[in-house]
Amino acid sequence: MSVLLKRDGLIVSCQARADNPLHGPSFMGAMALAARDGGAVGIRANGAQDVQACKAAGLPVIGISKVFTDGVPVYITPSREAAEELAKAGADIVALDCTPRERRGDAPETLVRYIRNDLGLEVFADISTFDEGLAAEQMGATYISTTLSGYTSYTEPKPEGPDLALIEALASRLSTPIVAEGRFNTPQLARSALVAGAHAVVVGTMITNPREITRAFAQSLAARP
Ligand SMILES: CC(=O)N[C@H](C=O)[C@@H](O)[C@H](O)[C@H](O)COP(=O)(O)O
Repeated sequence: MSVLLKRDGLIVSCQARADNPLHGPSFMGAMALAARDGGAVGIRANGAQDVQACKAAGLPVIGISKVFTDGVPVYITPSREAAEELAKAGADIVALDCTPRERRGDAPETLVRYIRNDLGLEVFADISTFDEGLAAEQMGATYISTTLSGYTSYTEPKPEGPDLALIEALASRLSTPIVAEGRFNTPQLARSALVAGAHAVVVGTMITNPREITRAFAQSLAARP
């Protein structure tokens, strides 16, 4: 089956929250251009404005819509309305939380069907465990991504490194392309995701968040005995 995200490709997540000095579509659009020039094959972006800005790079864009609600754990594209806005902004692929956790919005199977059949877009399922990946395949997701490993109550505490064991388990037993995402903080780790069977790798913080990259350097210097 042919899919938009190229095999062995790097996808760069261009996201900056409201408290980040780089927040906003002009900065995220520029990040997408830089990622394209560096060799990325896709972009992940949050919210309609950033999705629209990132489209200028001419790469497939995975759109997400983070909707935070007090006391509700699910925040990545929780409803049909959120998915529809991303489609209108030009997203080629819509990512959503595919965990069975409590949500305000639509059930993941409803959303997967809606994105594929009504919006006519590819579906990127963010999951945290093997069973969630299996369920996402049965729902008809186009890609299954390890985005939420370490970020659900039952996979916490978040380990230092990425979840290569989950990628290997999913890739060896499912037929849906598996995307590696979450804490791929070096080129070597990204490559090890492909060796574990990933179709492609998403990198965010270590490419597009200078504040966190600076923090890592500053903390390392401050730790000198
Ligand atoms: C858990 C969650 O909400 N992850 C988010 C999903 O869109 C982003 O904040 C991450 O930056 C992205 O997954 C890439 O991961 P990393 O920044 O570790 O390369």
